[in-house]
Amino acid sequence: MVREMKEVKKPIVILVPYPAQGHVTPMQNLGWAFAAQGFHPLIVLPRSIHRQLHGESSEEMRWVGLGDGVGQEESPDFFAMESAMEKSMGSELEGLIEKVRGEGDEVACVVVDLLASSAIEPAHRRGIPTAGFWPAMFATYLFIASIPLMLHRRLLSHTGLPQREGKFSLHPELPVISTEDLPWLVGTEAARKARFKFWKRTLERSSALKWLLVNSFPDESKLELANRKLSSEGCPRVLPIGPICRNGIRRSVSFWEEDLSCLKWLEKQKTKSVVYISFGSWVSPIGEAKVRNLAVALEASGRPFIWVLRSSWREGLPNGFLERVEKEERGRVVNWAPQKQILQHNSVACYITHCGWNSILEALQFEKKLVCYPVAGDQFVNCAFVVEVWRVGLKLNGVEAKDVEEGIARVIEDEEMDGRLKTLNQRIMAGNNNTGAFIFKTFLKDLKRASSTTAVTQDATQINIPCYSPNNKNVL
Ligand SMILES: O=c1ccn([C@@H]2O[C@H](COP(=O)(O)OP(=O)(O)O[C@H]3O[C@H](CO)[C@@H](O)[C@H](O)[C@H]3O)[C@@H](O)[C@H]2O)c(=O)[nH]1
Repeated sequence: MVREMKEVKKPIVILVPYPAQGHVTPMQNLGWAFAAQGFHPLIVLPRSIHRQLHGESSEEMRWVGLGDGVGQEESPDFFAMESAMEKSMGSELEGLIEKVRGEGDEVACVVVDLLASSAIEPAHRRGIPTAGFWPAMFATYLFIASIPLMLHRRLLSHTGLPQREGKFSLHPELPVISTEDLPWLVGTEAARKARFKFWKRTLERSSALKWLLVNSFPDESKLELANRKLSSEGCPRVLPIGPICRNGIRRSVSFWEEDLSCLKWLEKQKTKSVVYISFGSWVSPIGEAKVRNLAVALEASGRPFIWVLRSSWREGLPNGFLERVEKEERGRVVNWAPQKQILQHNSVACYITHCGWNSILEALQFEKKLVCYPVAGDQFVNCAFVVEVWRVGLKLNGVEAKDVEEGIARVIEDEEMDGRLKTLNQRIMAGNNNTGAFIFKTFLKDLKRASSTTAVTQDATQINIPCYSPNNKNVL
């Protein structure tokens, strides 16, 4: 008699990124890391965002749109999207989990970007092991996680506004930043207060998590000691599994179509001659005057360039700029670029960046020096690491044409910076030093155990962090 073999299906991991490119890209990379370990990643996005994506679901990685109540014509800002997700995520995610189970599949884990924290509770309600994901730098998480401490020390008002002006550091291993550079201080006073409230709620919710996977390298700095001192019961274990961009170049799903024509142009340029400029996907336009200055500086520098400049940012360009650039073959101005391929190219000399964390990791991966112009959120802390801790770039103090021109020249000519960049690249990206991948595998072992027991293994590479609780009065 032939016994019928039961089909063994791969366990499914549901990944919930915040719906912005700088969050979707690292979540996608995390999805590939799960796929390599025998899981089926399924990435969910609000439907209004899902329908805009360029790229496709594949057998290996599926993308699903969940109802969000946002109309075809609307383009919600941060707060509108947050509110849409708060309203719909719970029931939509639970519905998806039930559907997957109804098809006979097992959901092994839900991974929730902390900026999409409304997904934590529904996943727990369905009894699924749930991990948090921090797509950015660990140090920036520490600034968020230290909110209770900053409140306790009266560094902040209860609405999150700094009570003193000036520079400060949370710990000797963290760079000094200005109180104005705290990650929630973006936009108007009302927006700052609303973001602060958002982060407090995020911290409250994340204290229910067992793990927090962080897209940072384990030895980003010696912060571990600081964290041990700050640890408290009931907080997620921080697992620095990054950088997860290092698994080669895969065509990633993106919010805009890449303009590949600039790669052909790049081929014709001299080694280490091109300046690449991009301000990522999520910052508001920097203003017409600054765009104009950047354009003047680029023309005056005489260097070839690729500039990612969406049409909504082009208002400030000097008369005839785009035509001159094209006619003289001086460079390319594109809506959206194949950034990793550009940074990988040996014609590129340096990268003028807003200091989004993914962009920094990609620059470190391909050894490109940085000219930093942070604009909002975590970018000031990221910039401080680039400039003061790793010393692989410099910060522009302004975007007057002279500042930019000098900044580019100084970075390109600084050979010591090249040496430091090489060493840093070896330390965090080299294949034989893949601590992040090792920690990820440790997490998977814990995940297996979590199905049968609630205990989480203690491990030398785990980092304890402070978590939000009104009673947590640990001080630095
Ligand atoms: O023309 C472009 C421009 C960007 N990218 C990619 O888009 C991503 C951009 O990510 P990031 O550099 O992190 O910038 P944002 O999209 O602005 O990211 C948001 O999310 C990050 C992670 O939380 C934060 O560090 C940033 O401050 C925040 O603005 C990177 O992978 C780039 O390779 C392209 O592929 N083509």
